Amino acid sequence: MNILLLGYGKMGKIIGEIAESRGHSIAGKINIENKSDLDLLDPSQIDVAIEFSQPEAAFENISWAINHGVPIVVGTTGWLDKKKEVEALTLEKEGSFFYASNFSVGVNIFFKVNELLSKLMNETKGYEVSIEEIHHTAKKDAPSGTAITLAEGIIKNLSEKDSWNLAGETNSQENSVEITSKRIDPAPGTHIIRYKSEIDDIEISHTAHSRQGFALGAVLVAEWIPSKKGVLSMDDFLSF
Ligand SMILES: NC(=O)C1=CN([C@@H]2O[C@H](COP(=O)(O)OP(=O)(O)OC[C@H]3O[C@@H](n4cnc5c(N)ncnc54)[C@H](OP(=O)(O)O)[C@@H]3O)[C@@H](O)[C@H]2O)C=CC1
Ligand SMILES: O=C(O)C1=N[C@H](C(=O)O)C[C@H](O)C1
Repeated sequence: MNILLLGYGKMGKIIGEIAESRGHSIAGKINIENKSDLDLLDPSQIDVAIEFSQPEAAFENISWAINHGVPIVVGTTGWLDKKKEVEALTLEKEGSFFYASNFSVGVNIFFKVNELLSKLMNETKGYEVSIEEIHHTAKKDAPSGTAITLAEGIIKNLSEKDSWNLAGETNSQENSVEITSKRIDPAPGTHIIRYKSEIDDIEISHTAHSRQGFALGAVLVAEWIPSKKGVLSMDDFLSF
């Protein structure tokens, strides 16, 4: 396949290496300084675009791909206020758009464990839930996209919670899941869910040891998406 990399930073580089090792070609490596190179590309020669850039850049890159009929796999976090607009454009143009806050298989298993645990905790009184996420200091957004997905999984199942808030912000309320974001190098990504009570604590966590799992997941989805249409997610891709 011919793969366009929108964003060629820490993730883009690993994705490019994995894609080439799996026999794919890289149609372009787009960063902020060579953004205008997009105009030189022939979209009909691109099988799929993989977008790992920055929160402020994602919407424009995704729109470019959908408007040019290029299926797009998006890992960038921190731009979700525009997701509804992207979904509407995808449907209007009959395009293919895939977003995941986390492409690693381990985290996607962790998402399912989180949902199961929150269902059990909904039947139990006396515990207060919270989320902690730890990432490297170059991360631009907080909380992490993964922490937001985890919070959504809890809100879906725990009847006493209907929102989330970042620790230290003023909108903290009893019905809100508090997320603490820590920035410590070189953490590739750690997420911890805690249920605390006077009697005991229950804790589940996922720790990424490198960016390899995120990057491989994005390439596997890119290999899968060209034959698919619409707004797609890990639930469509994974069989669990
Ligand atoms: N979903 C998942 O599984 C994962 C998601 N992520 C997310 O992916 C994103 C990227 O992470 P990471 O690679 O670590 O970040 P980096 O900062 O290392 O890389 C981002 C790159 O995007 C480039 N960029 C900036 N503006 C544009 C633009 N308009 N078009 C194209 N590229 C642009 C930057 O270029 P320049 O340096 O020139 O400014 C930089 O090279 C983040 O949002 C992160 O949260 C990360 C890991 C896993
Ligand atoms: O910025 C990162 O590095 C990561 N971002 C994603 C997120 O915001 O959840 C996924 C992963 O944790 C690494």
